[in-house]
Amino acid sequence: MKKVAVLGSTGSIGTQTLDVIRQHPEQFRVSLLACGQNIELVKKQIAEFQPAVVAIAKESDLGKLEAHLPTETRAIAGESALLDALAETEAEFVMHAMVGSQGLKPTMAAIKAGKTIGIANKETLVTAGHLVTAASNRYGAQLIAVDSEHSAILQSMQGSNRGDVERLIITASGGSFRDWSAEEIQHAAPEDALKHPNWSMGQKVTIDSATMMNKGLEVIEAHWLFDMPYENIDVVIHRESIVHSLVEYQDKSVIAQLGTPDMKGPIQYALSFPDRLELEGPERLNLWEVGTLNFEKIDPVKHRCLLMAYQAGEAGGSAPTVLNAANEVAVQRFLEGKLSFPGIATVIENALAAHTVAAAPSIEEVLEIDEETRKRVRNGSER
Ligand SMILES: NC(=O)C1=CN([C@@H]2O[C@H](COP(=O)(O)OP(=O)(O)OC[C@H]3O[C@@H](n4cnc5c(N)ncnc54)[C@H](OP(=O)(O)O)[C@@H]3O)[C@@H](O)[C@H]2O)C=CC1
Ligand SMILES: CC(=O)[C@@H](O)[C@H](O)COP(=O)(O)O
Ligand SMILES: [Mn+2]
Repeated sequence: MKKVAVLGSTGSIGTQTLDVIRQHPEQFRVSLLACGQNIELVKKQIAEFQPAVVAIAKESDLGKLEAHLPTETRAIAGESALLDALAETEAEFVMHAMVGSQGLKPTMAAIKAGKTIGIANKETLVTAGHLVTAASNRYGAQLIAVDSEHSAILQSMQGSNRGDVERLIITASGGSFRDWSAEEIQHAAPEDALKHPNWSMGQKVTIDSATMMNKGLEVIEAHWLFDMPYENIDVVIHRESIVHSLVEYQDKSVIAQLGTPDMKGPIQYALSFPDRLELEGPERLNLWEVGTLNFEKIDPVKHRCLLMAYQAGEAGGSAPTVLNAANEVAVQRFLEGKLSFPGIATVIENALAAHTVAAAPSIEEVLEIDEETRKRVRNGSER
């Protein structure tokens, strides 16, 4: 029986993680649930999974939970209580499905406690990949990819020597605006951007898909997870989201992982890694129904967020921290109707241009640069 902590239990990945756990009561038990502000949903999750600890973001919400706690469940609130709970929890596996670089401290706490971490929270690896990988080596904590592309890469590497890998090829759907003209995109509204062609996901990652920053974050995520130089990581547009990514070996053989677009597959693979279990939910892949799989080149003008991410990744140090923080605030401003869709890329470009890169920032420096960037971008004049 694997004991599991689910961070971000009320979100898209969090709820699907619980869907998977529900299918395998003999294999997994929930020890800790952590969420932000969706108290109504977490109440139902507590009743069903009876975790030892439930962690919520705000102390003022604790009162809403009290009457609904089973005797074996302790409720806590705030970031430092969550970090303490991660240090103490009996859970050996942490599914990290919080959104944004606010996930960094919980990642570090789970690493220091020697947990195995299913890392959906890609912003952690973008903002401080050098610190996260160094700490996971030091404390013997394993990071297992959950992001569909990185899960595909991990699956395509099984049974092969890492040293034989030549190139990673990450697929991108192209996002909500892949068939829109530059003129149409100028006036794109949040509700348009939130209509992803293939995946049902949280708001932030859906907007990132539309700007292609999601793919940029994923290139940096792949660099850290698989210790691969940026020049050996390619991105290809693949409209169907059936081929989830590919690995090329030195003998030019290419191994890919395919499936219908459903995150329950990668979530379960991370939970049961390296074993496989039966899974209900995703449609079986029928290639004769799919018919054709398309692959296209990246467009450097339309996909400028992706190019900025490559540049920030290559620059290293604090550049990806700035890229990520500027992106998070720009996406929020766009969702609030305070920034145009093309304005997201402009905001990030300006934030990177204004920043002098620190070569190997400490965790304190990363957090400070993240905060400074957020302040600058929140008060920015870009529209
Ligand atoms: N959704 C997907 O299919 C995929 C997502 N990812 C990545 O996974 C991560 C999660 O994405 P997704 O599930 O879509 O996001 P959602 O927005 O759906 O969920 C985010 C979760 O984080 C929780 N949260 C927010 N603030 C806090 C806090 N202070 N403390 C604890 N929990 C908090 C939210 O709680 P609440 O709602 O209660 O406020 C919610 O449970 C992201 O990094 C994303 O890029 C990667 C691949 C696919
Ligand atoms: C499901 C998942 O992993 C998302 O990160 C997905 O990659 C989004 O799709 P695109 O970024 O390819 O549009
Ligand atoms: Mn992905």
